[in-house]
Amino acid sequence: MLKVTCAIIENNGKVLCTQRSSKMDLPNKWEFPGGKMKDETAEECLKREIKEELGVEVKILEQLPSNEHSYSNSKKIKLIPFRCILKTFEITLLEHAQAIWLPLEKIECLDWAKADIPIVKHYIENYK
Ligand SMILES: Nc1nc2c([nH]c(=O)n2[C@H]2C[C@H](O)[C@@H](COP(=O)(O)OP(=O)(O)OP(=O)(O)O)O2)c(=O)[nH]1
Repeated sequence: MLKVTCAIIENNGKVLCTQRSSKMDLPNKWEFPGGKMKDETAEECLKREIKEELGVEVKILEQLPSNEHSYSNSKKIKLIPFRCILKTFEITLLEHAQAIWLPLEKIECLDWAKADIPIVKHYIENYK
């Protein structure tokens, strides 16, 4: 199973939501920024991916419950979310189609990647 970390980045009561580009797999789906774990800890992976994708540094607040999802027999992922805040603030979109800051009550309206849906629900229920 592929381990994938992702960042729920909070700022002023809003959360950063990013849309995958039409050229990535799961094209145009919304996700939390992050990516596949290499030979590193989940925390190292998250910080590396956020720097690569958004050009910013994050501080991790806490790890939230992971979600396992099978997109197909050959593609199973374990998505590991972390609540974060920004340490540097100038976001540059290096891979995503777009990024938006949304208040909690609006994030459920987006067309999320399937693996994210239980994570979004858990987050809304516990942090509203
Ligand atoms: N980053 C991220 N990936 C997610 C989320 N939800 C979800 O199903 N995925 C899937 C999409 C991809 O199949 C996989 C992560 O791949 P990725 O393309 O973001 O990872 P990466 O940056 O390491 O990719 P690569 O281009 O180096 O292969 O997990 C999410 O919230 N964030």
